[in-house]
Amino acid sequence: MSLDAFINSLPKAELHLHIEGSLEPELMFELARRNKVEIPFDSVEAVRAAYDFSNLQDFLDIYYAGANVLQTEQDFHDLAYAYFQRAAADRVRHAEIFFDPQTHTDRGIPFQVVADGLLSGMKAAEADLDVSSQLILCFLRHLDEDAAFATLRKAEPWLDRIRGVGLDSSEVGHPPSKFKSVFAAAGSMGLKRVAHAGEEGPPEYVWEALDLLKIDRMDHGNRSMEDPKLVERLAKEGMTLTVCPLSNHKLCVVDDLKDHPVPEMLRQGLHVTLNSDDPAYFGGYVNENWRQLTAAVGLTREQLIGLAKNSFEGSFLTSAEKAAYIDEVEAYAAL
Ligand SMILES: Nc1ncnc2[nH]cnc12
Ligand SMILES: [Zn+2]
Repeated sequence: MSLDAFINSLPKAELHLHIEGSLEPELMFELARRNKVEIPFDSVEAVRAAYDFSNLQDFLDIYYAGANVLQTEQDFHDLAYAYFQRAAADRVRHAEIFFDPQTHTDRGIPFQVVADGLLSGMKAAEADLDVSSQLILCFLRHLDEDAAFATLRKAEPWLDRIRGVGLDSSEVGHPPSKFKSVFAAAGSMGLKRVAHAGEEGPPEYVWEALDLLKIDRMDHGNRSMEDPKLVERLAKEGMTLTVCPLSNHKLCVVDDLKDHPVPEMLRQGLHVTLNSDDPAYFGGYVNENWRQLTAAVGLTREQLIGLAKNSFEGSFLTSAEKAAYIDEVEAYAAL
């Protein structure tokens, strides 16, 4: 069996996926029509042509504009369900998905519309497609900590259905320290904590995410590789990194996929997982990330099996659930 074919059916989890980043141009047009929202593009092709980014901010400007078409609970349901159909086709068995409530509440969409729509899409996907999932609420780091606290308060009635909090949006100039208190509050409510760190920001931001935000998992983490003491700590603590190869290439975090740090991360004992980040914008869902990275850097079958196991180990599932999924990986690898 070719490595591509092996990847395609390998059971895996996806741990770094912004649901708003799975909005395909076709669905964007359909929702714009359904909700009578203007979008600054004439065609699906024109939207795709605009996806040429030089950095994270370039992308975020387009990504936040695209989210304007999302208006109703049904829209959020459809968005989530469409992602899970793609994920199931990539043999994703479990996904922990981010959402950015402030992107919606700040333009007048109630938190309830967003959360209930996503949760209903997740429930339908579990029933129809046999993909389990959990929801992670991300705070937008370009906004202030008071706004993050207000969002956490809005989320209170849903906290039994939200697994954790995250931190995303423009990294440089918005260090983790800005959100120390709200992450402490989220932790005391029993929520898991994750944060984007070291995507564009320096290793100091990764240290802050560990020491001040007390994260359970790290999103990206690429620039940790510049600091040997940090790498040693991440390896010793068994910290899972949710790495996103095509995102890194599209946002110029790496110039060439051949130079991607995943092989070096694995050599240094880091718990790497491979994910798609914003697949509608970056040219591929999770298997495309696995395949293109494998072709570019030469990952072996054994490494791919390890990455699949890492994806379940690094999830927020129970130990029994993790073990059941890892058994699926082993059964598949033994075929
Ligand atoms: N790659 C990324 N980095 C930071 N914020 C994001 N929001 C959506 N995708 C993101
Ligand atoms: Zn991300």
